[in-house]
Amino acid sequence: MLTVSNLRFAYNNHKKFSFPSFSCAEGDALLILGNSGSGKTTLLHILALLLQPESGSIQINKQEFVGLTPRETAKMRARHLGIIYQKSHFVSSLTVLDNLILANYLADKELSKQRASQLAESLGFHELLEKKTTLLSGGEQQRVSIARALMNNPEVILADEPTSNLDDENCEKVINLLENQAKNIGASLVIVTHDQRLKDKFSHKIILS
Ligand SMILES: Nc1ncnc2c1ncn2[C@@H]1O[C@H](COP(=O)(O)OP(=O)(O)OP(=O)(O)O)[C@@H](O)[C@H]1O
Repeated sequence: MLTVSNLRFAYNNHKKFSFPSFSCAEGDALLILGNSGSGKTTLLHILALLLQPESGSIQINKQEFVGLTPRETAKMRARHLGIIYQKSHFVSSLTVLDNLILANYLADKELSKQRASQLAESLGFHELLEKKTTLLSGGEQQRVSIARALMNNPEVILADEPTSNLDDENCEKVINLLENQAKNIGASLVIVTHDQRLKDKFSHKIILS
């Protein structure tokens, strides 16, 4: 269970945010909507422990994630969060398989080729495992990003605008993939977006203003 309360953040004296409190249960999905500039990416970066809030709390299964040291923060991020960025970031000198296994390494977990292979199978890119990531199409990169986010069976999956560059058919596919995979591992799925197509697909949502 992800529980977020009273988060406040400021880039400077003129740009301050006070975010609504919310929670998201295991296997549940939450949509965070809002106009451009409303602070969606800022909130996602706070949840991803990339920005430190001035105050407030982020708890996963009652464990507090705000106020840790940088070292603890990096470890917690790698172990408990799966992050799907809007633009994929891979180590270009490594194969798809090694990029997936790297997620295990960064979380100090046992390296599991088997988990990588199983995810590649269920996300439909098994034939790409030995390829370099630079050779992948945008859609393929996105599926590999989803797989990488799932490698450590995280409690929380954070996705930043996962459908903004996709046509309707692929939008539907990616959302179904994300929802099914999150349910399979019992993760809370948080999607930040301004994609109005997703509005009616999710009952649990918050709107930033
Ligand atoms: N590093 C920064 N320093 C100062 N202001 C910033 C910084 N990053 C973002 N902002 C401002 O904070 C506000 C929220 O930005 P953010 O990127 O979180 O919005 P968003 O809702 O994700 O927008 P979009 O949908 O356009 O991506 C914007 O007004 C932006 O200009």
